[in-house]
Amino acid sequence: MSVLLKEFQEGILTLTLNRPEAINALTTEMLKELGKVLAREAPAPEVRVVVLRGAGRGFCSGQDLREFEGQRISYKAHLRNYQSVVEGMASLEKPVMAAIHGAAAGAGLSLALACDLRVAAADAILTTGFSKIGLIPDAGMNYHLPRMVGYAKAFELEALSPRLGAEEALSLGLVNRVVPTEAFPAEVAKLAAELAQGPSKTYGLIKRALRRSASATLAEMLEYEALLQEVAGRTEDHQEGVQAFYEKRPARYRGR
Ligand SMILES: CC(C)(COP(=O)(O)OP(=O)(O)OC[C@H]1O[C@@H](n2cnc3c(N)ncnc32)[C@H](O)[C@@H]1OP(=O)(O)O)[C@@H](O)C(=O)NCCC(=O)NCCSC(=O)/C=C1/CC=CC=CO1
Repeated sequence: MSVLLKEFQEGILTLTLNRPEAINALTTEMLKELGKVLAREAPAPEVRVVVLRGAGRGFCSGQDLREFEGQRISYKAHLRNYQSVVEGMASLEKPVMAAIHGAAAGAGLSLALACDLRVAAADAILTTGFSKIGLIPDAGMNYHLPRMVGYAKAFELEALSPRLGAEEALSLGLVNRVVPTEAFPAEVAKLAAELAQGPSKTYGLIKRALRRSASATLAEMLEYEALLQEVAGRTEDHQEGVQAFYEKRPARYRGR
């Protein structure tokens, strides 16, 4: 059985981390596969949204601690394993959504934070976890977390590694919504379908703009927004959106 399952249906590419016996702990093979799919399959125009989830009873327990047991952490191998995945998600010009149930720990949480949206089941437990084993957070956590919760909270979450329940994660803005565990698969499917039927090019441009804002001045953003708006204005979906408004009907976006 593959360590990464792929399913494509109606514009939604669902990627399932599949090592349930270890709460989907990340191995080199799994990260390589995930990086490859993000680079080669996810950019296809028929893919309108990517959903990342875990098999079994949790989302992901982070790096598989048994894989490198007794070995020193290698800077090169580490970068190779995580860079293509985290950058792949950030640069993909379409929404990437994490569907979190059960535990999201260590680099598992880093991957969830690198997504554009997070939906959590009521049973979700989020923890940075790294400091509990004497490591610093990685896989982009030091980039994403302080931008979501501010320096002081990020320091607390990284240094003390508390286990956050879904509601607490929601109140901190770490997840976008919490849904009852029984309704979780249906709610994830519903949100994914909504995104898959949206103006995909526009979503990609929104993502570009928000990502750029992390390191830009207001003047630079005004210029960048104007540039991206020109691109958005040339999409078929923009024309359709305006037409639908005039005709007082729901827009039928085609992601073009
Ligand atoms: C909070 C947990 C994720 C879930 O707790 P719980 O539901 O009680 O489940 P457990 O009984 O603890 O686990 C079930 C089985 O899964 C195995 N397992 C869990 N996590 C890992 C893991 N990360 N690697 C390997 N195996 C794992 C666990 O041993 C159980 O198996 P057995 O029944 O056979 O014993 C909790 O499991 C937990 O806290 N896990 C560890 C979290 C963690 O420390 N993650 C790694 C952080 S470091 C990281 O992510 C990144 C790097 C990057 C670079 C280099 C080196 C390391 O880390």
